[in-house]
Amino acid sequence: MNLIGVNPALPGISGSKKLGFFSFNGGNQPINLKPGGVYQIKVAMEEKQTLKLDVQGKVDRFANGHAGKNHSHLSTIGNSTNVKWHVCPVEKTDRQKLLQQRGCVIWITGLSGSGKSSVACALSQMLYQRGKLSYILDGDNVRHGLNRDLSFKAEDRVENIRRVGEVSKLFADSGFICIACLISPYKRDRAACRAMLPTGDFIEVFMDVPLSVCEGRDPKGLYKLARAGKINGFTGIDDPYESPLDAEIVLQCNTGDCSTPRDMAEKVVSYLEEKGYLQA
Ligand SMILES: Nc1ncnc2c1ncn2[C@@H]1O[C@H](COP(=O)(O)OS(=O)(=O)O)[C@@H](OP(=O)(O)O)[C@H]1O
Ligand SMILES: Nc1ncnc2c1ncn2[C@@H]1O[C@H](COP(=O)(O)OP(=O)(O)O)[C@@H](O)[C@H]1O
Repeated sequence: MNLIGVNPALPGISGSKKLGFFSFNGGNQPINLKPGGVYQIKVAMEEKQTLKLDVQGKVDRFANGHAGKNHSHLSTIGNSTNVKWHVCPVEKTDRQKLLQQRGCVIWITGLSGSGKSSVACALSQMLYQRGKLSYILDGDNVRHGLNRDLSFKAEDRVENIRRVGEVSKLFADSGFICIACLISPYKRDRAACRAMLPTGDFIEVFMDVPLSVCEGRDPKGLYKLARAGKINGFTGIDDPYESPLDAEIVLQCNTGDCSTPRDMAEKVVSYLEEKGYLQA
């Protein structure tokens, strides 16, 4: 049975309400849902979902649109036991339609001083001017709050990237264009963040700027301190940076004479446009 335009109170039935009548199409004939029934319903914003009622007429599960998530059973996820995914009928596609864009993650990686924050900022400005919502997760800034407990030793960098990857995933799911700019020096961690997102939605941008150029800029004086042995484990000096080989976008600057952050951001905007991220 196809119910078109099920009443807006639909979210209210998920969880507890017993079998009842659901008016649809703005007050047309009510439909009697039967215990044990499985119904194709159209919820807000034309999203189709499957509504299954248990034998008592309680909502057993909603399906569709949440591939890989188990809606009906308790699960163990990491150290969290007995957790259950809670589904809300307003989904990513609905938010994307509101925003007229597609949620994704622009992951900008590169050495300290390579221009990550500058490109992130220029990109965010350009998107804003086009009426597109983005949000920047800058490594430096996130370490002022969420990740203030983390240092720069290898295992903390891994956790830093994992957390930012997870937060980026939430932003993308919200429909935002999330711009994450972190050194993210290890390939494996970047690959893990990529794997958190649907294919295509993780767009890696490599700031391909040699150490000599970054060190020449040294806006915070950190390379100088690292060379003087006053900072240990500084990326590029005595800590590794693993360049990506498969980044979607490479922004190169081999000499001190680079194109501007704005020109670089323009390339990212073109990519987003070409791949359809700037429309719903
Ligand atoms: N040891 C060491 N190595 C590298 N960077 C250091 C270090 N100590 C402090 N900083 C400052 O921290 C900024 C990098 O933070 P991230 O969170 O992006 O780093 S990482 O992704 O966890 O490697 C980085 O900022 P950016 O210059 O914007 O990259 C540095 O200013
Ligand atoms: N394309 C560029 N050309 C020249 N200088 C740049 C460029 N991008 C950034 N810079 C300068 O390099 C320094 C580091 O830039 P920043 O964006 O903070 O890099 P990161 O976030 O990778 O550390 C800053 O002083 C910035 O003004």
